[in-house]
Amino acid sequence: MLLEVKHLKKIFKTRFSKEETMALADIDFSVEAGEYISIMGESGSGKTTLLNILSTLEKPTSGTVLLNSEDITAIKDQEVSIFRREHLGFVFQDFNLLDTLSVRDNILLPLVLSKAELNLMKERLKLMAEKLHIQDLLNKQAFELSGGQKQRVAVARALISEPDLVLADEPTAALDFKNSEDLMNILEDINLMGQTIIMVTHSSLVASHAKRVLFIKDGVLYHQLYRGNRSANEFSKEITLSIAAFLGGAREEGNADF
Ligand SMILES: Nc1ncnc2c1ncn2[C@@H]1O[C@H](COP(=O)(O)OP(=O)(O)OP(=O)(O)O)[C@@H](O)[C@H]1O
Repeated sequence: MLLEVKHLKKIFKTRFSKEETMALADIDFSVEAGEYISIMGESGSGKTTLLNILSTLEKPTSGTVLLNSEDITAIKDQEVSIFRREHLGFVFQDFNLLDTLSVRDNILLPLVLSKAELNLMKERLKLMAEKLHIQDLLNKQAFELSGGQKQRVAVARALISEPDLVLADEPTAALDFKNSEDLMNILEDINLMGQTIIMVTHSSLVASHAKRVLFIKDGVLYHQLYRGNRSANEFSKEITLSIAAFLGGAREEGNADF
């Protein structure tokens, strides 16, 4: 098993008051290598907190997260950024590119920080540029790109270190419909090539490109759906129905998003 999340709990305490927020109550799930998982849930249900713990950005109050059998919640603070660089890839909703660097340097950044060999960098860059159809953009500055182009560059940067797991937080939130669809097709292709992906999204259309959808509410996983052999379009209908049923049947038609 690539990832095992066991009895994860996160309580936020405010420093100056006694108020506590239970962001995650008891989360359990496992992910096999090669899976593509969407996490859906209403605002405030705990999605970002879960993703932050998987990202080693946040420590849980209790529970464990095993990545390849290593408990990543126990990694020492001074080792956590190296761990992240070597094992995880990140895609954010606002791309997080460095505007003053070229596309090439943005993509290579994780390898530069790991002091990788020049030949390896060249080889991987070529591969990523081909995979994401951005060969013609490599010499541009990041600020010169459109949103869709920026996100493809961000995906190349996330993949260049060949991470065990890619974590994506609302990767289509800043994109229009066409660019969202393009990005979803790219992520689906990348998953088919073997990359494990966990993505948080509000949109059933976006979620439908994954192989499995986990639904979170009040800090627990209450439901999951498998795509099986269905097209993304067919799967999105079932996701929509699940959300509508859960919301009390208030939204019967259309793209019921959280
Ligand atoms: N740093 C923090 N300090 C205190 N409470 C927090 C903190 N971060 C999150 N919370 C609380 O934990 C709960 C879960 O928040 P979280 O951001 O994980 O939800 P979410 O599902 O990602 O929401 P959204 O879809 O709006 O981003 C919320 O009640 C939130 O207010």
